[in-house]
Amino acid sequence: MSIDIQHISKQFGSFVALDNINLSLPTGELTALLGPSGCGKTTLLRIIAGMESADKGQVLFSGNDATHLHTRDRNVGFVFQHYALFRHMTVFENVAFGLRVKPKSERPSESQIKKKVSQLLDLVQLGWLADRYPSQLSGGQRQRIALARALAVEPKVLLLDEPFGALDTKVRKELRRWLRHLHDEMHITSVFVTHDQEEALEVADKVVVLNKGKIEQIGTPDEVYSQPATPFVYQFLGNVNVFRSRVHGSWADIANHHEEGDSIAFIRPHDIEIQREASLGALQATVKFVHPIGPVVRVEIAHQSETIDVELSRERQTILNLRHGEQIWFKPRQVQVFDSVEDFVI
Ligand SMILES: Nc1ncnc2c1ncn2[C@@H]1O[C@H](COP(=O)(O)OP(=O)(O)OP(=O)(O)O)[C@@H](O)[C@H]1O
Repeated sequence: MSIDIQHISKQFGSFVALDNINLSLPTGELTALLGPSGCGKTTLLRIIAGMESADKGQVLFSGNDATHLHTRDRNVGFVFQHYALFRHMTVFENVAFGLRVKPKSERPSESQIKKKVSQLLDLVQLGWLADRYPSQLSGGQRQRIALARALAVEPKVLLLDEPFGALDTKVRKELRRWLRHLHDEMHITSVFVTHDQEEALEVADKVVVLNKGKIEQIGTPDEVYSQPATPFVYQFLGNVNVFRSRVHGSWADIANHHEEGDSIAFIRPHDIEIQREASLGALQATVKFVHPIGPVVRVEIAHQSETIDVELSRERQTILNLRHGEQIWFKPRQVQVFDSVEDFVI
């Protein structure tokens, strides 16, 4: 089922939580709503679910106006950050719940319920936990069961609100990969709320970056990371060096930006090249710190009063052998220049 969000606005008192949001979510895609705390992600998800009403605008499901449809008639499944499993029910009964409460005419038979729940537990690879209670599961297992439960009623849309937010980093990483594989098998139109850029880039087909109730950019993970549309997106998606009010002449050439005026240049740490010799466009700097971190080496260099972060591969550092206090030359491989300096602070 496709979802179209048209001119959606929402205020809480005088506070504008969503400001004229327009978004098309094609059938079968996994979309991440990404943005800092308070940007309106959850409010938008709740409006899609029918748990919150918009002040203006429409929500269409497969082209049909669903703006005033009750949640229970929208055919959506939910998974939230805090496990919503029933404590007094076994895993099996939790997953079966949505099927058992269906109106009698639609309710599957006991043997059909049994078969369906077993299939879902196999899908989330937790069939062996069917007789346990939620308190006997790990956090990651509970979220997988919550997902199986959401899928039991065969929703046309799956809405996930920071589903792995309460879990530790390692389990989160495992679960998001697992969710991606599961989505590739099931192809349910899914919307995933997260404030974690790595999570959004790894899991989603499409990323919607929100800031202060507005959409900053919609694109594939590669597009939003490699071609950020605004300074905000650049800063929110990964580390970046910001050079204000001054764009070095040959850097402007690299950025393909020749306009005059107040500009800011954005350069990712891994897009800076360090050299031992001067060359066209390279600036001189002093090495301040060299920190090997896993497969990369983070280097801090100082140019005049600016500190610049650089990321090198271990191989490159083996060749350069940078040491504290040395003079080196640096230049960007890729620069993005924005004219407008307004509204760029997160
Ligand atoms: N029922 C409400 N009454 C008043 N203000 C609200 C209400 N719900 C949300 N807000 C405000 O609207 C803004 C957007 O909230 P929302 O929960 O959508 O943000 P979010 O991007 O999901 O943030 P987080 O990642 O922290 O959950 C916040 O400033 C929040 O305080």
